[in-house]
Amino acid sequence: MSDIILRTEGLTKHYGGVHALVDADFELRQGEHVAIMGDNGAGKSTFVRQITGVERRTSGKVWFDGREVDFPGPLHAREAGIEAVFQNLALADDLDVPSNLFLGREKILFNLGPFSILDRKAMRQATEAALKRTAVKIPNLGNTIRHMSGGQRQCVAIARAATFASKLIIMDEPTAALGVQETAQVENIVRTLKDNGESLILISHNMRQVFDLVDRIIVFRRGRIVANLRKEETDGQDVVAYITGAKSQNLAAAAL
Ligand SMILES: Nc1ncnc2c1ncn2[C@@H]1O[C@H](COP(=O)(O)OP(=O)(O)OP(=O)(O)O)[C@@H](O)[C@H]1O
Repeated sequence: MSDIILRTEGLTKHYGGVHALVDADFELRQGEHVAIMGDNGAGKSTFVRQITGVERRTSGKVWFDGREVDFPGPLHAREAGIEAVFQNLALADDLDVPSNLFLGREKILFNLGPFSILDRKAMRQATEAALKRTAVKIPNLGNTIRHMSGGQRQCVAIARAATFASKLIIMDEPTAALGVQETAQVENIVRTLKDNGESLILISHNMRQVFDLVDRIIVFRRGRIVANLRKEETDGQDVVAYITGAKSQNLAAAAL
């Protein structure tokens, strides 16, 4: 059986005349952590949007968990086991942590006609278990998201992704807006995900973070994958050379 969880072949996205993503061949192994790097506008987020069903691709093929997929929307990708943590977090400000973790997937105690009574105790217990598993520390689960710091919000979003994504987590610059301590907390969660065998794609501009956390680095430039580098075979200077275009690989596929 193949241990490739995600594969793209010739993945391409045009916005009118803008060729945002061109012919991306990519593979991710089960349990592997891969970083996607590249300058602003290089096509990183576009790539992720085609995989997560946020947009429909122009051409190319995607396989996920052993079958060819073309998700019509983000919900379909989530149902298949892909969870994405984007910068603009989809959290509900006025709800507490368990309610956010189970947003759209609430545990129901019983239904009264059009009304449902939520099983708050079960949701709280499941939340505590999820946070423990992902090493997320949140002092008061009853606090509404509105009263939390940026770092705590990010942790809730990641814990939610890790709770429900059985197969692949994608993070798009998860620490871009965070302070030093909060960044360290998010990075610890990512390490725990690795220990738990979760597959991860991390978009990041932070070289230190990337070298700390991932196994492999993919570099995008002007919509194309220009490098596929195993961490131990490269360094920051080398990666920057690919990002700026000073260097390029002759890639048949950004494979393993
Ligand atoms: N909806 C859209 N309509 C038109 N052009 C778009 C659209 N979304 C992205 N683009 C263009 O596609 C290219 C790739 O953008 P993308 O957001 O994927 O880059 P990125 O590598 O994620 O950059 P950043 O690091 O700044 O987030 C850019 O030239 C961008 O302007």
